Amino acid sequence: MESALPAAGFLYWVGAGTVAYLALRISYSLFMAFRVWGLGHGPGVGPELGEWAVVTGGTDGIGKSYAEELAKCGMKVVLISRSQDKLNEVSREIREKFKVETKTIAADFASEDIYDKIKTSLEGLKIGVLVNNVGISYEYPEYFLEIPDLDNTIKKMLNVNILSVCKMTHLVLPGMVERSKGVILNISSASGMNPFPLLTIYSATKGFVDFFSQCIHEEYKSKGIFVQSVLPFFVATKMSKIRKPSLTVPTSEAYVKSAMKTVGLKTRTNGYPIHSLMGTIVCMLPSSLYLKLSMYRGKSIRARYLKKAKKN
Ligand SMILES: CCCCCCCCCCCCCCCC(=O)CC(=O)SCCNC(=O)CCNC(=O)[C@H](O)C(C)(C)COP(=O)(O)OP(=O)(O)OC[C@H]1O[C@@H](n2cnc3c(N)ncnc32)[C@H](O)[C@@H]1OP(=O)(O)O
Ligand SMILES: NC(=O)C1=CN([C@@H]2O[C@H](COP(=O)(O)OP(=O)(O)OC[C@H]3O[C@@H](n4cnc5c(N)ncnc54)[C@H](OP(=O)(O)O)[C@@H]3O)[C@@H](O)[C@H]2O)C=CC1
Repeated sequence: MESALPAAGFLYWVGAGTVAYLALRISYSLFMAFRVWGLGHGPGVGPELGEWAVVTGGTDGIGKSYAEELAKCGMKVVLISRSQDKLNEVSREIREKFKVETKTIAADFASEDIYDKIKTSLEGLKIGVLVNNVGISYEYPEYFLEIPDLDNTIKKMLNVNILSVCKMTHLVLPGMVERSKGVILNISSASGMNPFPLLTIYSATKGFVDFFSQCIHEEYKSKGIFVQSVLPFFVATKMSKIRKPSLTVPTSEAYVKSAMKTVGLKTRTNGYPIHSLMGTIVCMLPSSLYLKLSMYRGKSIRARYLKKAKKN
């Protein structure tokens, strides 16, 4: 009986410490959310950083919305994606709506031999903002060995999601460092914060983007460079295939408007208030429970997809 008392005291302090730690974390997150989204803050970007912004995958979804928001801030915009027709259409829209100059570069980030062409096209431009947005995912969640055309998928996903971020940073960062200013926004994913089984390669590439961003920020912040890792949950775009926006699934326009408010304030962000709340909850779960839940979620999406595919 007597020996149980010290153990009870110990457990009391462990419990109290845990509650205090969680309360502090939640309060800090709420305070930061209020500071960023409640108090408001200038865009943190503009032509004073360098008159041009470069957006990879800038003709649709999140990339297109970044291109528009940056043009709204008065920046000239370079769009890079595969289809010249889409590039022409989106750059015309941006020129007419925001009265800024635009440039387009048609390139497929699945290939490794595009960077000389991109380098030549960017020569002489003062680039203030780089948005490493281009990314591809799975058609549906799948076990690693069952992924259709696995070898090709591995190569393509690594080239588009990882190599593009490294190579574009290599092309643009030296100019930023020389001028002692610049912002790089790297679009990772909530599935890069925590592993998401059945989207294994995608999730791992996004983890790379998150680590890369944090490291480059730390290396170059003293040179006037701000690097941000953006970690969205679902956004209604062609990639997510979610057509109807909802409370937790914003349109790309709403998402990017919100994420832009965090530039200069947060080096890692879920970008959107509800997504930040989801991120905070997910990060507080024990990792074994999180993995069970995400595997369960992935399996149910996979089953639904395969059932639908069998019917058609
Ligand atoms: C709050 C804390 C709770 C803790 C619990 C933890 C659980 C673990 C959660 C882990 C979170 C990790 C989140 C990962 C986020 C993420 O990956 C972000 C990205 O990077 S998205 C891009 C990469 N991801 C993918 O590619 C995922 C693979 N994609 C898919 O699996 C599918 O595209 C899809 C499931 C999103 C859609 O599937 P499908 O095409 O088969 O469509 P459907 O099933 O027929 O959909 C019917 C209907 O419903 C809409 N819909 C589907 N999912 C959602 C959703 N999550 N929210 C809102 N609406 C959804 C879909 O649009 C269809 O509607 P229609 O109008 O009929 O088109
Ligand atoms: N949507 C979501 O729910 C989430 C998305 N993300 C991330 O956000 C980023 C943007 O996603 P999202 O807006 O949904 O994507 P979309 O599919 O809506 O848009 C993709 C853009 O990239 C271009 N693109 C695609 N493949 C290539 C390629 N191989 N080479 C060059 N350009 C290419 C497309 O143009 P074109 O086809 O003409 O080449 C298009 O402009 C990605 O990195 C994604 O991982 C992260 C979390 C959630």
